[in-house]
Amino acid sequence: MAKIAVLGNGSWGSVLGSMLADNGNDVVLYGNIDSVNQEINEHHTNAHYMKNWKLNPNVPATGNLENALDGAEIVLFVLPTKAVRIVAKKVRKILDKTGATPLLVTATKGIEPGSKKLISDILTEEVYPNNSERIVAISGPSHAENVAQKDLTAIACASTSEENAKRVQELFSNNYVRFYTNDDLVGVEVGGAVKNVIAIAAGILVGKGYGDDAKAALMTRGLAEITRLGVKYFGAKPMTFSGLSGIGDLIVTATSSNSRNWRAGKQIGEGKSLDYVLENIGQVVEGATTVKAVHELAEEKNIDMPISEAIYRVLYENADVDEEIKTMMGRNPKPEIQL
Ligand SMILES: NC(=O)C1=CN([C@@H]2O[C@H](COP(=O)(O)OP(=O)(O)OC[C@H]3O[C@@H](n4cnc5c(N)ncnc54)[C@H](OP(=O)(O)O)[C@@H]3O)[C@@H](O)[C@H]2O)C=CC1
Ligand SMILES: O=C(CO)COP(=O)(O)O
Repeated sequence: MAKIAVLGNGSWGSVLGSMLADNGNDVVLYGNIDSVNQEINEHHTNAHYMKNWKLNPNVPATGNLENALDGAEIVLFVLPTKAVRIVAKKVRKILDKTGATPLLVTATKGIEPGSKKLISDILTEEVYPNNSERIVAISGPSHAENVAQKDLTAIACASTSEENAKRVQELFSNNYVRFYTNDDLVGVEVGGAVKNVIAIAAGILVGKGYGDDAKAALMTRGLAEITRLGVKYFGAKPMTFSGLSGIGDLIVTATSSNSRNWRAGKQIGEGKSLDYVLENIGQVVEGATTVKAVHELAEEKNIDMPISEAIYRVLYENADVDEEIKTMMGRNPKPEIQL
């Protein structure tokens, strides 16, 4: 058992925090919206993010980061990518005062545009320079809505330190969520981040009325380009993409209406604007941000990522979906397996 600070009280932070308390840990949730913290403390609900669900009543919520970190052995980041660096800087300042060295776990799935950094790189840079062993990433096919209902779920926990991955595996596993350790930290993170872009594409196809063949083709070719980016730029192991954070997470996110990325794509396929869709969903749609980083990387490093590039053009350059599909299907013929 451990004292765990969960940073981010949206859907996944609330559900993970509640699950960790169910597991017998001493959990506190940190969030930046006072009304959400108050609702959690008074009613054990978080209605905007998780409808018809109650948290474990032993999970308090606070807007005070210093209080949340007090005595924490594990700090779990479940923030949107755009907030991770901001909050990590604050965490570092607090740890400088207390001298504590908690394990940092990230459940955030994204790549930061501009820096093109993975979340573990941001945490290493901001909190533990030169010591990425203190970072563990958890990633796999897991929707907050399913875990809240205690549906059966499997997730990878990855670290360059086997000992730290095992510590997280031991604390986080229970009889409905099974964690598997993995030593390919960057591979696990790339899979979790870039599948969100492919999930937007999968939603667009449904919004446009395409069927199962199109979905299967997209997911398979999507995985090929995720693997290419992971292996060529981040130095990931190819096998990782056959695992929970690769094909596993791609399957759930590209086929489930629980996925915000898939739902965003579907609405775009139906002709809605990106601004309307993001406003309407009211929760983080990570693929819409990560695609910017993927576009920068594909261009700068000359990595062939036709689906992600098409999604970038549709979201940010007003490209027409039908034209993009036509162009993609008309590209030069090529072999299936190509790094
Ligand atoms: N939901 C899920 O099923 C899963 C989500 N994830 C990943 O977890 C991460 C979080 O997702 P999720 O919980 O779903 O997101 P939500 O949109 O449900 O919640 C995110 C929360 O973080 C808050 N936030 C934003 N900026 C800050 C900040 N600077 N400090 C503190 N809190 C902040 C948001 O507030 P505000 O609304 O004001 O911005 C919101 O309350 C994402 O990377 C996602 O990909 C991974 C697996 C499953
Ligand atoms: O990562 C997820 C499931 O594993 C959550 O996906 P969405 O962010 O698309 O809802």
